[in-house]
Amino acid sequence: MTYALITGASKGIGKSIAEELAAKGKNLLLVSRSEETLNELRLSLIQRYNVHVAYLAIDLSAAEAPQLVSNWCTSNNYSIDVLVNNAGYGLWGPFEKVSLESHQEMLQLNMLTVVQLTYALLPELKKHASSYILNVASTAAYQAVPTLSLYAASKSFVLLFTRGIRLELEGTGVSVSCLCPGPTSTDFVTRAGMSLAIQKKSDTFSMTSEAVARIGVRGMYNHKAEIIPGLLNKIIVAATAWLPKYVTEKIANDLYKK
Ligand SMILES: NC(=O)C1=CN([C@@H]2O[C@H](COP(=O)(O)OP(=O)(O)OC[C@H]3O[C@@H](n4cnc5c(N)ncnc54)[C@H](OP(=O)(O)O)[C@@H]3O)[C@@H](O)[C@H]2O)C=CC1
Ligand SMILES: N[C@@H](C=O)C(=O)O
Repeated sequence: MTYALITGASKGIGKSIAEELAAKGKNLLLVSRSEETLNELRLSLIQRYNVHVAYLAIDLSAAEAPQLVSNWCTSNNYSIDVLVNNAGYGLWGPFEKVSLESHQEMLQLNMLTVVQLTYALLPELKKHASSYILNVASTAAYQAVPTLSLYAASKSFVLLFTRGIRLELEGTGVSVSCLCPGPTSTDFVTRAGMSLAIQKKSDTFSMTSEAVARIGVRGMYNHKAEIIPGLLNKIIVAATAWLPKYVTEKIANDLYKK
C-alpha cells in the first residue's frame, strides 16, 4: 500500500489535490496545522473514496518539523510514492513594513521546508519504480512582484530547485514537477493580508482550486516539468519572457499596490 503525502492539505489547493488523488484511489497522508479540519477531511475522504487516510497536525514553519514528518512516516511504515510540497503563503506589503521574523518564518515554510522534506523523503521515493514530487510555486515565480517581493522570490527558488533536481533524478524513477498557479480562490489573499480592493481584483482572474488541482495532478502524472494552469496564466508567464522586466514589474506593482 502506497501513499501520497500532501503538505497544506487542510484547505485550498492542497485540499483539492487531496480530493483529486483520493478520487483516483490514492491513499493519503495529510499534513498541516489544523487537526480538527484534517480529521474532518480524513473521515470525509475515507467515506467517499474508500481510501486509507492519515494526518499529522504540525506547524511546518518550525525548522525541526520536516524531520518530525519523516520520523512519523518511518515509525508508521508509510510507503510514499507521491510527495506534494504545497504548504505556503505570502506576506503582502512593503518589505520594510513586515517584521524580519515574519519574513523568515514565511521563507522557512515556502523554501526550507520544501528542501528539508524532499531531502528526508527522497530515499523513500527512490524505492519505487515510479514516484512523483509535485512542488507548488506560482506564476509569481517568473518575475519580481513588488509588495510580494520575498514571496515571489521564494517561489522562484522553488521553481529553479524543482527543475534542478528533476534533471538530477532523471532515470531514477522519481519524476519532479512544478505547479505554478496564478490567482486561485483560496484563503491565500486573506492570509497574505491583502486589501479588499486587491482581493476583488484577484478574484476577477482567479481559478478554482479544484481546476488548479485537476490540472496539477494530471501534469504530475504526465511527468511535466512546469504546470501552469489556465490560458491567461500561460499568456502572462509567456509575456514575462519577452516583455522588458520593468514593464511586467510595473504591471505587477500597479496590480498589488495598496
Ligand atoms: N491562491 C493563490 O492565488 C495561489 C497560491 N499558490 C500557492 O499554493 C499553495 C497553497 O496555497 P493556497 O491553497 O492558495 O492557500 P490556503 O491559505 O488556502 O492554504 C494553505 C495551506 O497550507 C497550510 N499551512 C499554512 N501554513 C502552514 C504551516 N505553518 N504549517 C503547516 N501547514 C500550513 C494551511 O493549513 P493550516 O492553516 O491548517 O496549517 C492550508 O492547508 C501555496 O504554496 C501558495 O503559495 C500559488 C499561486 C497562487
Ligand atoms: N495569488 C498569488 C500567489 O502566488 C499570485 O497569483 O501571484
